[in-house]
Amino acid sequence: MARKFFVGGNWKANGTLKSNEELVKVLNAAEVPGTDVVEVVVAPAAVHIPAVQAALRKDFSVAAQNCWTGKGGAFTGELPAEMLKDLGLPWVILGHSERRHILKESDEMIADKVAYALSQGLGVIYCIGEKLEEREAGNTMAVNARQMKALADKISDWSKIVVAYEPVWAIGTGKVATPEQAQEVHDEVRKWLAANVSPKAAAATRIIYGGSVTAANCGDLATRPDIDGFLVGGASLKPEFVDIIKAAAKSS
Ligand SMILES: O=C(CO)COP(=O)(O)O
Repeated sequence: MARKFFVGGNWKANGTLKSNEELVKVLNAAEVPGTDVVEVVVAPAAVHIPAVQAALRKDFSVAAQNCWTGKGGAFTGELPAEMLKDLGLPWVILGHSERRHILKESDEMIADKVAYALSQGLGVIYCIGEKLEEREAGNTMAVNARQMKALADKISDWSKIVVAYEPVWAIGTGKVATPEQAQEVHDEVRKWLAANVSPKAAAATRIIYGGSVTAANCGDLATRPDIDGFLVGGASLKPEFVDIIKAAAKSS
């Protein structure tokens, strides 16, 4: 089954109104493959979402970087999915390693967030990934499977999920997974989906790679059969993000 290439730019807690305006100008002027070939999503900081939404070309979409576990109310500082829906956002990133490890979000809390976001009609970029010590201890797939299971325990419809495999040791470190390392985990995650959700979900779910993706290393990664796109941090703040979008043309 053909899976449309997906390229996300996670801007994290970066940017100003001015720098975002400059970046959006670059994106708007870029010649990239059409929406039949690649889906492009950028995730600015929450306060910048409306400005980016207004300025960004309409064939790219905007995502949030987080949302709350349930309905809004007395939850100071939180961002309920209804508000994202109200802005017309199609996507939210959940389970990012910075939220798992710095903000100490548990597997269960993240799964609750995903389930609620789906109930509000949002699509979810669900991030998983092992830490260096977990990889070195031979627990790579055990950790990724545990994070997949936490979600599978709470949702049944995977049609609006994109799984982002982001090994923690590769995020912001300049240490990208080799195409072989990434392909191996993507293949195992797909097999996990086939065995634990359904062969249909396994064939249709996009599994994208994140962690020190650049214009220089994305081409080879994109040729691997189970790598369906990228979630890009640092390089998504630079004009080279355009070259990463163009890697869609190399996807097999
Ligand atoms: O965390 C990431 C995307 O969500 C990856 O970040 P870097 O591309 O900066 O390593």
